[in-house]
Amino acid sequence: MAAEPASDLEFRAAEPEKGSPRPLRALASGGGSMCLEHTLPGEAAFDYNTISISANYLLERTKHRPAIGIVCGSGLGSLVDHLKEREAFPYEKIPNFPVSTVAGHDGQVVFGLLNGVPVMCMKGRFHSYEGYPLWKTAMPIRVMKLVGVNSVIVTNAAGGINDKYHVGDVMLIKDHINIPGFAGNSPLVGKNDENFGPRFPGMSNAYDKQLRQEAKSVVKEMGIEESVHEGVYVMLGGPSYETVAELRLLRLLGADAVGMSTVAEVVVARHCGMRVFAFSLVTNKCIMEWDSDEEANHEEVIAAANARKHHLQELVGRMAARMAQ
Ligand SMILES: O=P(O)(O)O[C@H]1O[C@H](CO)[C@@H](O)[C@H]1O
Ligand SMILES: Nc1nc2[nH]cnc2c(=O)[nH]1
Repeated sequence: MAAEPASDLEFRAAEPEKGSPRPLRALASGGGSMCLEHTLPGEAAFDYNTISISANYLLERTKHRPAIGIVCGSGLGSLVDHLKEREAFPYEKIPNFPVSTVAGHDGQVVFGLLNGVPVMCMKGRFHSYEGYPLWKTAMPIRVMKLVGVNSVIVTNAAGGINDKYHVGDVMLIKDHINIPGFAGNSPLVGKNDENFGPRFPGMSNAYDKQLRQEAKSVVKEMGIEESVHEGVYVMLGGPSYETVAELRLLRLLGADAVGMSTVAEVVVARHCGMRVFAFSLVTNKCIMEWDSDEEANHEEVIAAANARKHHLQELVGRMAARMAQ
C-alpha cells in the first residue's frame, strides 16, 4: 500500500529534459486550502483570456469600479483596513490567482472607498522567492488592468542603504535597478501579449513625475518632510538578506533602498500603460560594516511597518484622492 503523504503537499520530480538537473515541483494533493505551485522558469504566462476570468470573477461580485490599485508591502496590509463599503476576496477563491505564503501578506483582494475614492487593493503580494515565476508575481497587476484600474500605488518594506535613511523613513521611488532583469529574468519574458502592451516597453519614466510632485506636496501638508526622501530602489531575488559586500556593491551602483519585490509589478504596470506611484518604508538600516554583529530579520521589518502604519495610511489616502482628480 502506498504511504500517505506527510502533509498537504506532495513533492514529486517532474520529467527532466535530457541532461538537465531534475527540478522539483510541489503539487497540491487536493483538499488543502493552500496550493503552492513551484512553477518552472519556462512556464508560459497566463494569456488575456485566462486573466479575464480572474477579472470577471471580481467584477461580477463587487459593486466597485476602481481606477486606482494599491499593492500593500510587508506588514502594510493595514493600509486598506479603513476602506468604506469594503468587499474582500481571499486569493484562494479567485480563479487562477496565486496564494500568499509570507508573514505580513494576508492574501485578499479588497475593494472599497478610500477617502471616497474606489480602490482595488492587494492585501498581500507575491515574490519570486516563494517559488513563483516573475510573471505570476505581477499577474494581479494585469487583473487590475482588466478590472479598469489605470493608476497604481505600489508599496514595500525595504532596507535602507543610503546612510541618511532611518528606520521609519519613507522613500518615494524615483527609479529602480532591476537586478533579476540583468540576468534575463523579467515578468515580460516569453511571447508578448499585444493586448497588454508592446514587446519592448520603455522604462525611463516608470515612476510618474507628476505623481511624485503630488506626493511631495502631500508630505508637506502632513508635515513629515524630515522623514521622507526620494531615491532608487533595487530589487534582488531574496529570500536571504544581503551580505555586507553585496550592500556595498549596491550602494556603489546608486541604490538607496533594497527589497525583493515591486520591480516586476512596476514593469508589468508600465507595459500595460498604467501610471505608477511607489514608495518604500525603510524598515531596517542595512548593515554596511563587517564588524557589526547585527542581522536583518523579518520580525523587525513587520514591527517597523506596524509602527508607521498611521502615517502611511494617511499618505496613501491623500494620494488616492489626488490621483482620482
Ligand atoms: O517587498 P515587500 O513585499 O514589502 O517585503 C519585503 O520584506 C520581506 C523581507 O523582510 C521581503 O519580501 C521584502 O521584499
Ligand atoms: N532584500 C531586502 N529586503 C528587505 N525588505 C525589508 N528589508 C530588507 C532588506 O534589508 N533587504
